[in-house]
Amino acid sequence: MKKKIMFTGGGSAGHVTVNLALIPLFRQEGWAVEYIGSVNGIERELVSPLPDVAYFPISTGKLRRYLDWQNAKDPFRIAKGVYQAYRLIRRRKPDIVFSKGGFVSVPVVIGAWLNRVPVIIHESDITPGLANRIAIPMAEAVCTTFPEAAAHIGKGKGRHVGAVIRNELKQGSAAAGRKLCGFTPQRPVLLVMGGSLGAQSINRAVRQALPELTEAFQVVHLCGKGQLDPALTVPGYCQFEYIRDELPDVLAMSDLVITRAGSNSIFEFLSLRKPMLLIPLTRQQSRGDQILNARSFEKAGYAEVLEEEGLTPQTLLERIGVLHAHRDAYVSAMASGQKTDALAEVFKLIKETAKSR
Ligand SMILES: CC(=O)N[C@H]1[C@@H](OP(=O)(O)OP(=O)(O)OC[C@H]2O[C@@H](n3ccc(=O)[nH]c3=O)[C@H](O)[C@@H]2O)O[C@H](CO)[C@@H](O)[C@@H]1O
Repeated sequence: MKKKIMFTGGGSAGHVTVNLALIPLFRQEGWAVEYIGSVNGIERELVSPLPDVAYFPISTGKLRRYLDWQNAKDPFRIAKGVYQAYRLIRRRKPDIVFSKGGFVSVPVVIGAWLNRVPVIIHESDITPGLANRIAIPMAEAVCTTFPEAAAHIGKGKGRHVGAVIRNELKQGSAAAGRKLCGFTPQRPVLLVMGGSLGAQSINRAVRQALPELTEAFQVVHLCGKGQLDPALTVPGYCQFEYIRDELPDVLAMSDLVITRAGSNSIFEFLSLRKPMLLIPLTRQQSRGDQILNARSFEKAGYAEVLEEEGLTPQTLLERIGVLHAHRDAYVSAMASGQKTDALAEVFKLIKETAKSR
């Protein structure tokens, strides 16, 4: 009988991206691949187009850390999600569940645990998010990107594997990227990526600094859904809401990056040796995980950090100037840096865990 894996994870692209890297490997080895996600989340948009991956939507509630009237309905939504996930897993009988976190994953992990299906979790940040904190006691193992994360996992379940990067990101063509944006090979390219959900404050500062930025760089800006500024038609400036298939080419042509400090993005930039100016989400916007990610990369010499509170067009230009002037030093720190090739290791661990059950 065909082996079967069920993936879960969602809410933001960062909670889907590791799954997208692993899915083709399981398909190639003839496994049946299924996905449990939310009804409307980005995971459905990213996973549904994949051939031969059945998508099962379940009810979810957001696990909020702040007071909101929606809180009142969420326990019922989550309870419904647990019931749906439990029944789905009982009926679909996967050999293993792989969870990348995000709030949709909690009912799925509970459903797997109730059905005695083994669960492997992946945690991209230094400190686990709320969903993974709830799920960890029910998991067999927790793969971590950062070595520092093991201390937050406990009970010997943590496995530091490094970052899981999808293979196609390494196969871009700089010439194709330049063609897409109408850029020339003569001038350096600055990529601005405000996290999968965009970043209004970064978009504003970059656009205000554009006259100076475009003197030194060609700028490609991934600004997030609904954030395009169609009136802004500056030579050497190219904007997209979000790209998927073109991302490898855009990465290949880019020399420097301005970005939030979401773990998946920054490890992708590290693996491709792109020096970064990191503008992490604040403690209020996220849970402080991006500040920890950013400081760790700054310490390792991969990045400059500019905190949101200090972000102005002027500070942005100053830091980009520093990054540009010392680009070679950042690139060589990255060359001797952290593990970014965990894909094969995680693939192997999942297969072994499924086999030994
Ligand atoms: C607001 C929030 O909670 N953010 C969290 C979320 O970030 P977020 O969802 O922003 O995630 P990441 O930066 O980790 O990953 C974004 C992913 O989207 C891809 N991408 C992005 C733009 C684009 O145009 N095309 C594209 O494909 C990137 O290549 C990357 O693989 O998950 C991360 C990993 O747990 C956390 O570190 C972040 O704190």
